[in-house]
Amino acid sequence: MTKLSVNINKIATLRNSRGGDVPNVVEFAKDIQRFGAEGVTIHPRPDERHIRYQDARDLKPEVYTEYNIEGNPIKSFIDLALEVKPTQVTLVPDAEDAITSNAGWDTIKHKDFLVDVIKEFQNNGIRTSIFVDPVLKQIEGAKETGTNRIELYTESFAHQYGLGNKEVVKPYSDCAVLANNLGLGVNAGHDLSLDNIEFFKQSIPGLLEVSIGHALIAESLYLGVENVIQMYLRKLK
Ligand SMILES: CC(=O)[C@@H](O)[C@H](O)COP(=O)(O)O
Ligand SMILES: NCC(=O)COP(=O)(O)O
Repeated sequence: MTKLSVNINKIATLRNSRGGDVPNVVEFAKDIQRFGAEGVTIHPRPDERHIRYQDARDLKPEVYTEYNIEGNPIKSFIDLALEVKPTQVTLVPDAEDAITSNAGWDTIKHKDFLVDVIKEFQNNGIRTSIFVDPVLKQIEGAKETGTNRIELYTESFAHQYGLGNKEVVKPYSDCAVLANNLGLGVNAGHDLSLDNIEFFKQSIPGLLEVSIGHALIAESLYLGVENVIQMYLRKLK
C-alpha cells in the first residue's frame, strides 16, 4: 500500500498572492485529510514564498495523518523541524534560488553532513528521508548516512513518461529493489500526476509514500471548475 501525502505549498502560494488568508492552509489540510489524504507535506523555503515557518507550527496540531516537512537542512530549517517534530523530515539539497527542487543529494560527497543531521532528527523521534536521483551508487551512499528512507526524485520519470518513454522507469525500479534489499524505505515525488501515478506505482516495488502537490492542485482546479461555475450561475439567476 502506497500512502498519498498531499503537498500544500501551492495553497500557500495562492494565499500569499493576495496577502490575506484565503485559502487558509490549515483548513485546507484539515479538509484533504477528511477527504482521505494519508499525509500532508510542506516544503518551507528560506524566502517563505509559499509555506511560512509559522504555517509549519500552525499545522502541527491539525495534521493527524503523516506530517512530512521537506527542505534544505540549513540551521533555521533544522530548528523549525526540531520544534515542530513532524512524523518525517525529507532533506532536499535545494539551491536558494531554485524555482523548485531540481536535484537529489550527492550522498557520497555529503555523507558526513547527512550522517550528523539525520542523527539529530532521529534522536528527536523524527523519521528521515533523503531526496535522491535514481542512481544505484547514491542509494548505497544513502544507506551509509543512516537515513530511514529515500525519496526518489521523479522529475525525469514524469517528463519522459509524458513523451511516451516507459523505459525511463527502469532506473527507478532498480533503485527501489536495491533500497528494499538494504532495508531503506522508498518514497517518491516531484511532478507525479493522475497521468503517470498508476504506472509508476505498479513499477516500483515497496513504494511506501508519494508526495504530490503541483499536479494534484492543478487537477483539482480543472476537475472542480465546472461545479463552481454552475454554482455561480445559479446564484446569478
Ligand atoms: C522535494 C520536491 O520534489 C519538491 O517537489 C518540492 O517539495 C516542491 O517544492 P515547490 O512547491 O517549492 O516547487
Ligand atoms: N516531494 C515532492 C512533493 O512534495 C511534491 O512535488 P510536486 O508534486 O509539487 O512536483
